Amino acid sequence: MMIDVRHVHHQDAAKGFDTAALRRNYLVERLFEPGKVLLTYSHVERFVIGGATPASVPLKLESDKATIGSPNFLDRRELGVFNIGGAGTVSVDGVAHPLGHRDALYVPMGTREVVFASDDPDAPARFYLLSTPAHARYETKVVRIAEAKRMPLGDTATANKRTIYQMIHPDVVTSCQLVMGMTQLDEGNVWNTMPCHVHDRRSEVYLYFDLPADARVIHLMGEPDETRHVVVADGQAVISPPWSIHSGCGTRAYTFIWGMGGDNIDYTDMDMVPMGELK
Ligand SMILES: O=C[C@H](O)[C@@H](O)CC(=O)C(=O)O
Ligand SMILES: [Zn+2]
Repeated sequence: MMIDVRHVHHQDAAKGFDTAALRRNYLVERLFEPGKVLLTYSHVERFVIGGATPASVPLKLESDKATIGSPNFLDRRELGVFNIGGAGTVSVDGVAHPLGHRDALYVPMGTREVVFASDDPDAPARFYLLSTPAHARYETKVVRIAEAKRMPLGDTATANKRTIYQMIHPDVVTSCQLVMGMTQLDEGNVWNTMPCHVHDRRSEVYLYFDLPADARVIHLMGEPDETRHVVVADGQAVISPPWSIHSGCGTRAYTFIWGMGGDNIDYTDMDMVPMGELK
């Protein structure tokens, strides 16, 4: 299996990146292709960012000698799985977990086999994967979107009315360092995470979806006083290094999955950026 590898840059180096270099280093363009598991290994937080789109044949999560090194992918890692497509099943060491649209699954360290399947190849499941290194084995747990911890946020006056669903979160699931959830914008609202923030102690990945083919999200990254933008289409992810803001404005409403790893699992531990400091 081929894994696309991304390296780490100092913010002063990233400052000089043109559009192509920003995209090559921070945008994960290919995640969901029928019949494939596509993985990107980032040296930021040692995230593995992936998509599994099983068609008629189930797909197995394979390890990789050069990056993961262990015989099984999850020997020293934990994994979050979010289904953003049709109904499907994730089998964890032979135990099948059916996941509907927007349901999530936490898969612990020490799992030997993960297999992805779609109920209907004509309406395939699209499993978004985010994995971080782990030190302990906790319980496998399904988190249905209906069971998520909901946080309404924002306002139509500022075009950022949205609902945050905390799913792989200390109040819902025990994990080592992975914290994940979903944010859905209300119709007519376009801004996420503005006012924006940084958290040097954690890195983050955003996966944007629920966007029609002709819609885009203008994702903002960079240090608060040195911002850059990356234009993102449906089913693409952006890596946010520890020094970067992560915010976005869509050409219409959308949904995204945020996922973090790092030094703490405190969702509320953010350093808010005063508007006057943004450049
Ligand atoms: O550190 C937390 C993350 O950046 C996101 O959860 C923010 C977010 O979903 C939002 O404001 O819409
Ligand atoms: Zn954040």
